[in-house]
Amino acid sequence: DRAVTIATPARAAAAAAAPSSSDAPRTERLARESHLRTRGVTNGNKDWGFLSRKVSPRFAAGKLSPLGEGSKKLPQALIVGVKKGGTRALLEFLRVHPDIRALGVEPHFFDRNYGNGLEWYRELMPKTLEGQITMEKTPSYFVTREAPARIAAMSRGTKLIVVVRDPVTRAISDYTQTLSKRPDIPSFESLTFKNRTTGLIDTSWSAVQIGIYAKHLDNWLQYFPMSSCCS
Ligand SMILES: Nc1ncnc2c1ncn2[C@@H]1O[C@H](COP(=O)(O)OS(=O)(=O)O)[C@@H](OP(=O)(O)O)[C@H]1O
Repeated sequence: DRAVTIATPARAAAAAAAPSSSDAPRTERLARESHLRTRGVTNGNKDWGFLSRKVSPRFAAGKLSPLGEGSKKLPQALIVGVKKGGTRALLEFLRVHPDIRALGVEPHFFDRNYGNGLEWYRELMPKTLEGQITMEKTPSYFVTREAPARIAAMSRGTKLIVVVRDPVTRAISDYTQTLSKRPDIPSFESLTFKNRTTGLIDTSWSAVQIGIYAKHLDNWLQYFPMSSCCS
């Protein structure tokens, strides 16, 4: 019952963009109508039904419990990457679903804050009612060597979602973000190429490194094997 889902931003956007003629508030309308068509896993893994089923009767009947009820739980599903892959958009689309509660910020628990312990991590989470799913997204997990083992130690049943994007446009997006904070960095071209004439790429540059998806996935597959994955 473990799984990695690989999504694309365009597919996730399509899932949440169902048009409506209803007068209901936008969030409720989206939740009712979109059914979040994000593709779940194959292999008959029924646990992923939350990504494709219709909204719960509790919500449809307008009986969603007020915020503040329930208890804080460790996440059962994580968007682990990739940086600049459209992870924020996917999380926002998913959290429209009434059975999903998500942390708004990136907690960076499995990379930077692991020393704080699981209880610290749990305390960050929103409260959930029975049947609701707790999620968070931190794209840097995907390239953090220790992250798969740490997540598996929390629960081998954790659902993992990876949003991938063309590695070249991903690198440009990554570079653009850095450039906006540090306008004095070298040009994209000079960072990308070791030798512009031969076209030799500098694969040690982080913006390129992150895009070598297969290399990072190998590490995840040590702990969350392909037999439980989907694409
Ligand atoms: N639906 C959809 N389809 C395609 N692309 C999308 C979508 N939603 C967001 N985006 C683009 O994703 C980029 C931001 O990705 P992230 O949210 O993962 O960024 S971050 O890692 O959290 O900083 C950012 O890319 P750039 O605009 O190229 O920088 C967003 O425009």
